Amino acid sequence: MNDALTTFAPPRSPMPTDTPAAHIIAITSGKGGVGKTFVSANLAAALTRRGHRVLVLDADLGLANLDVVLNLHPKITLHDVFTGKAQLDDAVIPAPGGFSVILAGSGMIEYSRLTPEVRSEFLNVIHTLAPRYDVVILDTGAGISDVVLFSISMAPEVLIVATPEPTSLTDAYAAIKVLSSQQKRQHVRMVVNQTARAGDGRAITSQLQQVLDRFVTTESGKPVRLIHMGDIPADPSVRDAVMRRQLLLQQMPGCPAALAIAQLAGKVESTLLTPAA
Ligand SMILES: Nc1ncnc2c1ncn2[C@@H]1O[C@H](COP(=O)(O)OP(=O)(O)OP(=O)(O)O)[C@@H](O)[C@H]1O
Repeated sequence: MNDALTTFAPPRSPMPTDTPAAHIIAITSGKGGVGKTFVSANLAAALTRRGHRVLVLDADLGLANLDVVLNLHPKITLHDVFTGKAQLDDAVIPAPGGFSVILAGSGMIEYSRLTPEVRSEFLNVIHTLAPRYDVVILDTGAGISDVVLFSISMAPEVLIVATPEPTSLTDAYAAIKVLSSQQKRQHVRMVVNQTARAGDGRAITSQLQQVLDRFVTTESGKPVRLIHMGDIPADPSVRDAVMRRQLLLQQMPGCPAALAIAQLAGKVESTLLTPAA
């Protein structure tokens, strides 16, 4: 097994492996409800359109809702795999955007704490599936609980979703601080969702960077680096798509938020999926 997957600290990026590993990206947030699942599902669809093999795993183990957003009714979830009731391959199902998903259960108190069993089952799932895809997106829960931090730790790259609201930014700061101190992250990628004006997200990322520069240093003594990956405007079409349980990229491909997601996919492709010359 890949050593990087056996420890709590994240592997260095790119992930060291003896097989052609997927680029594993954890999509997370400090505060809940900021758009992680919306970004995960639509980014997966946009990367699929660009020709990548994509898997999205609902890593919000106790409060999953990727199935709701994608209008899927899974017979088998990660819970069934973890408890030995189903085979891993049977839990991987096609999603509307042409990518694959593994869904998790909802309302499961047992996943509010990280047990050694969950930890080892989770690692096993990622280690088995990662080599089969170009990209694996982990749609994590919000916050800094053990389970959330553990699911993030399996990904060489972390994409934090935040909105411009002060509460969201305060919680994003807290999450980045923990990722820097506990997982020794040197950089974290950021998407600002629900922006009001063009350029707001970049300005917000740079303000947050200034606060991090003052108060958070990495093990190497350098400040943790925030990499701005894009802005997604507040757009009423997002809510419409969620209410209809459809992917925004399929329902309204020309709306501002869908165009921003397509741009984000281009940036993910050029920065994370294209080997350096
Ligand atoms: N760009 C946007 N414009 C308008 N509304 C948005 C946008 N992004 C997200 N939303 C709204 O925010 C809601 C919450 O999004 P989502 O479920 O993806 O958040 P989440 O971070 O995954 O939540 P949780 O922390 O509960 O898992 C969506 O249902 C949608 O109505």
